[in-house]
Amino acid sequence: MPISASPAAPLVPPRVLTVAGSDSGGGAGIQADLKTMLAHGVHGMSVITAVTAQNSLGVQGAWELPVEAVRAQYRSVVDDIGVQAVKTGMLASAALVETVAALLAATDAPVVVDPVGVSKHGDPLLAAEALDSVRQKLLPVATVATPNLDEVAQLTGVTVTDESGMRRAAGEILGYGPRWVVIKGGHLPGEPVDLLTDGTEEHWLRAPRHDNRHTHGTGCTLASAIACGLARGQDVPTAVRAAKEYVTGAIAAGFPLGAGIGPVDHGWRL
Ligand SMILES: Nc1ncnc2c1ncn2[C@@H]1O[C@H](COP(=O)(O)OP(=O)(O)OP(=O)(O)O)[C@@H](O)[C@H]1O
Ligand SMILES: Cc1ncc(COP(=O)(O)O)c(N)n1
Repeated sequence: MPISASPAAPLVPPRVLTVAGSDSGGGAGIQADLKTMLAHGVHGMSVITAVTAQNSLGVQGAWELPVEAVRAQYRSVVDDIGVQAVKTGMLASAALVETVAALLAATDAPVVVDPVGVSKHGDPLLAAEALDSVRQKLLPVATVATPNLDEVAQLTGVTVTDESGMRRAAGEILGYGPRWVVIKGGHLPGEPVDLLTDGTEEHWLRAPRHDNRHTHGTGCTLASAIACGLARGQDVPTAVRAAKEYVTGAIAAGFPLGAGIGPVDHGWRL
């Protein structure tokens, strides 16, 4: 017999899944995603697609996992625990892009696709022959796609040098089927401006540029933070604005590690 009333049911945080590569240096990929999720008070989960040997100087090695290992991780998480949002990052190969896209086509959860192509140091993280699978299979299942300007060029052939180019690139990416796109203008000179649009609404997100070279993992961090907002039920513009504020603060607090580009500080608000 209980001697006191049963305690209130424990609060269960929203659950967010990242499908991405591991960065042994802890600055980008799965590690950045899970840290971002912790900082947003959600329960982070992972499907690892590839393992990289990586540090502040670059990527020294990369090994993709078999398709069955990726599918099995996804099923384990989704069939038991469930997800309120998914973020994808490094998918390495056409086979993995197509496997992940097929799994995500069957989910009701919002999906943030960061179409990772190369690392900050220029190391390839996606096979060139996978680009068509990203265009035809992955972008169509995205609630929000978040390409940087190099990824825009790879996917659309558009070279962006100014804000009108960002608008043109957004139209091209939306043509592949994501509901929203964030064109990240962090690589343009001047204030880092991102364009969020669904083809009807247009939101220009501006922030001060932090002259900090320790920016490893910015793209992963932005996309994961968007997924966290969506998992909490925010609409896309609200989630993207909040994510932009979070990544801006994380860049301002980025710190030196190793001899090269250090990570942003995911815990800057904690
Ligand atoms: N120096 C900076 N100061 C402030 N914000 C920045 C800076 N550099 C990039 N950003 C912002 O960080 C976010 C990520 O943009 P970025 O263009 O760096 O993505 P990315 O290239 O995909 O990142 P990564 O190189 O990690 O893959 C965007 O919101 C962008 O505007
Ligand atoms: C596993 C993995 N995923 C993504 C990135 C991109 O991040 P960055 O462009 O900051 O190197 C990375 N370097 N490694």
